[in-house]
Amino acid sequence: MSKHRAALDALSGLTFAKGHGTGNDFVLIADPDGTVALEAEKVAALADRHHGIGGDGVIRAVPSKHLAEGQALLAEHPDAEWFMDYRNADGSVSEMCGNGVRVFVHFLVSEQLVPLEPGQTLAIGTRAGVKHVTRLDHGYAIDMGPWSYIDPELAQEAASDSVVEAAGLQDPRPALSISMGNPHTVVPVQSFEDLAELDLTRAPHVEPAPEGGTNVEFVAAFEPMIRDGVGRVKMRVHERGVGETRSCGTGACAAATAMRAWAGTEGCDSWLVEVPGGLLAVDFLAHADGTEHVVLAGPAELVFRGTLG
Ligand SMILES: N[C@@H](CCC[C@H](N)C(=O)O)C(=O)O
Repeated sequence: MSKHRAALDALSGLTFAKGHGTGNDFVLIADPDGTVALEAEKVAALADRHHGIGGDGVIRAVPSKHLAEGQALLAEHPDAEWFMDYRNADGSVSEMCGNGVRVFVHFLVSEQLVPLEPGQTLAIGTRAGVKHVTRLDHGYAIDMGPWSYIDPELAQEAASDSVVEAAGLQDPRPALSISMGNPHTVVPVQSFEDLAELDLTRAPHVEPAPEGGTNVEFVAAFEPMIRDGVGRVKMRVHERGVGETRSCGTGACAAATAMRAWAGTEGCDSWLVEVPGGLLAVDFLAHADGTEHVVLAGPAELVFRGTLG
């Protein structure tokens, strides 16, 4: 009997969909009545690639009114009716998932839980606050809200706040930690060859690491980095609570933010981030309140549906 049998048996009869955004894949569950309890063992069982369905994370679509975090958001944003309850593959909770948001909204639309035509925008609840998601002709764009340095004092002059060691990385490298609602540590490497040589089967070591752990993005620039006003980088990522993934949306936002700061290219507001699973677009928009919002755009696909049993 597999180690996850009991956890999967407890979910017998539950319907699910499997979806991905640039290869970052998720098990999606619709829970309109707020009755599905997702304990860590159940999430780990669903996400297990050999003994379960398999995925980098599990997403429960639940009306905001059924969660304490959701109710708190509804007071100010009554339109954020649906909440993305996101869990990493190991069962841990994360505040945010950029690829997950696109796949989550695509799931809501496909399940006919919300109507959303191309060009229309939907407010959704997340643990990192309300996000506005616009349906595009092909994919979705999310206003991720403002980015910030995790340690503004250490990151002074946008240089570095930590040092990262990883298997396959020749020397420890300086890195910069950025919050996109969830934590990221961005490590610049010299070339695409350096990127390819990394062994991310083991977690990189970040010193000092942000409290609660971090997602680590390794980034190399195309040559030239900026072409026709667009910044271009390649990225690999080791995600907190998961391992190496084919893509990370919030990681792409953090990577573009750090590269833009290091290169002193604040004028360059459009970036393309190539990840092993595809391409993500990251744009920076100045807001009247003085903050800078990050907009992430990319595809979302559902690939199959099933019933646990
Ligand atoms: N893949 C996601 C990020 C998922 C959460 C992350 N592992 C964390 O623990 O913060 C994305 O697309 O942003």
